[in-house]
Amino acid sequence: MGKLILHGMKLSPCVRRTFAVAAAIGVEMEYKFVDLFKGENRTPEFLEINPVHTVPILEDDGKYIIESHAILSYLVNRYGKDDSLYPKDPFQRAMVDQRLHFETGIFYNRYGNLVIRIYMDDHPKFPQKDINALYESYDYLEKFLSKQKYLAGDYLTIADLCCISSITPAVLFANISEERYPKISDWMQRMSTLPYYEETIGKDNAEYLELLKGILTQKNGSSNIEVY
Ligand SMILES: N[C@@H](CCC(=O)N[C@@H](CS)C(=O)NCC(=O)O)C(=O)O
Repeated sequence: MGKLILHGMKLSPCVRRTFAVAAAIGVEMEYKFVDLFKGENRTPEFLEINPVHTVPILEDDGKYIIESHAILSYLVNRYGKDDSLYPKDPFQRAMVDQRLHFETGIFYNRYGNLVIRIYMDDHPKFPQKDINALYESYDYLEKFLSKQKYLAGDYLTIADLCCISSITPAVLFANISEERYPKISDWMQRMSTLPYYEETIGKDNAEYLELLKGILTQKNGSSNIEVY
């Protein structure tokens, strides 16, 4: 096995999920820090590897894989001791793939529409309709979990490790209460007991939330989410 290098910033939810999956399959990845705030993802060298200028990028023996969802499935396909996190059975795999596409196409989009305002706007305020859209995506997740323990069935898969990384910061905009979302709450609680959770997801998510609140305080004088 060659050296695996993960290029990224652990403050990014998409980066955190790659470390969670690597830990789940017991694979070491070297962390090569890319400072997005300094534009290190826009250098000619970086753009040569990833024209879309996003992190994470996985480097494996001189080959590069961009897009976290592709990285998660690659890690399990290439280095997993078994296929439990990304089943080879076509139906089970389709279940996992659906959740991964849900995360990238629906959930992360809705969360991203909100979080981008913190970075880009002089006085970030958040449209009620965008907050509602995030709640609606929680409704979908609650439904996914209504008859099974994990997002793609009764076993943990990369879909869970993917989604937990973006749901944990999304709570800044839309709270997940036990009353309204009992299944998501229970799932999040179980995810937080994974032995590698704190190191790969929890710790950096807490730091990320503090960073976002700090920017809000700097720009708005308060870390409250102002809705219009
Ligand atoms: N769908 C992509 C999204 C990656 C993404 O948006 N990464 C953000 C950080 S969370 C980024 O690199 N943003 C910098 C940019 O777009 O210039 C993935 O899952 O890898």
